[in-house]
Amino acid sequence: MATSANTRPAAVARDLARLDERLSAKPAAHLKVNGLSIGYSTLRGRFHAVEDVSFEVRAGTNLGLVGESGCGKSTVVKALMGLLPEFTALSGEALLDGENILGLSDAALEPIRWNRISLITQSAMNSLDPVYCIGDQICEAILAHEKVSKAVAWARAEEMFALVGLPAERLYEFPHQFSGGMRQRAVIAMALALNAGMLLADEPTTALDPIMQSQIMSRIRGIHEHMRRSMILVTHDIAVVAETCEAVVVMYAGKVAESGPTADVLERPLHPYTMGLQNAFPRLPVRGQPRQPLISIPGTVPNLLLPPSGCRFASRCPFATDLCRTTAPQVHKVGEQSAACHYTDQADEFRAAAARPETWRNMRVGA
Ligand SMILES: Nc1ncnc2c1ncn2[C@@H]1O[C@H](COP(=O)(O)OP(=O)(O)OP(=O)(O)O)[C@@H](O)[C@H]1O
Repeated sequence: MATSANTRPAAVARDLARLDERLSAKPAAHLKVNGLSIGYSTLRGRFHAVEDVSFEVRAGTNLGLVGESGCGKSTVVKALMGLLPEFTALSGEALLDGENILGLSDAALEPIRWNRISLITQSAMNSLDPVYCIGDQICEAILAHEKVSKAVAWARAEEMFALVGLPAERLYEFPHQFSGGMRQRAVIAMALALNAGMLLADEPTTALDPIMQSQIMSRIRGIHEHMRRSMILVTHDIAVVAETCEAVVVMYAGKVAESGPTADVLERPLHPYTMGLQNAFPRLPVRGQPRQPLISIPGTVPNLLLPPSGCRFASRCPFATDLCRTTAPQVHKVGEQSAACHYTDQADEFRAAAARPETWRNMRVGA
């Protein structure tokens, strides 16, 4: 039967307290990604799913990675965890507390995964093994990194279950016995078990219904505030980033379109893609102001096997010129914000125009 704080043998309680103390003394991690490029090999040739991506996650802060499906967000996360398929071309560096973790072998990553950097995946079912009970899976991760008894690891797993709102008895169950929301909470418990300094949350709520989504997100936020870890949160949802992240990186077709402090990027976007993304998300109505219509960005992300020679967003951008169609933009810095657009100096006018549905409706995609 499950033990509880009251029924735990004294030796287990003592060793658990020592483990907890050791783990909570771990500092939050700092991550600096420089010039990350990732090329998948496919039957139709190699293509760059991620190109020259750079960003920094300051210790104890959250960074949101946003963009449409297929923009390369999960590929970045997989590269950081060393989970890319064989024969994937990789360049650049990812400095975790100053140490480059990009392209390390599984053996070299063993002391790092779960312990210094851990992952909450999109689909909990993929990260849980169907043939082991969930408690054993969490214990295995703990025992791989900490010299403690199985009883202490199990007690730590119970603590993590309590943190995500699951009863300790359910540690004995198998993944198929859990609902989708419970499985996702179990994966969060596992990702937190070693108090890794860097947490990667790859669309942690995508597979859940809207009520469960908001419950899980507020739980992640609560736990995160309590533990003060660093986090990269991958999501399509700008509203979640606004509530959760100090900084944001907007990706489009494998490249960084815009980045900077979340408040600045969302209040004064510099890149037309960010302006379009904002329009596509429902905002809470403000009393006395007209309800904002939802406007989708026409067209689709370009085929990266044959990327356009100019700006990758040009074919969907209502403000694109010949320069955009022929020449890839440099990154321009405005205060703490950066955007890869030729016309950051016209961002004020673009923002006003981008808020009008007809701007997007009347454009000819690919023109
Ligand atoms: N193993 C793979 N082999 C070949 N191409 C891949 C592989 N994994 C992803 N891709 C492709 O790489 C591109 C980026 O995919 P990725 O999953 O990183 O995007 P994403 O922004 O995370 O999308 P989503 O939000 O849907 O998860 C896509 O075109 C995708 O089809």
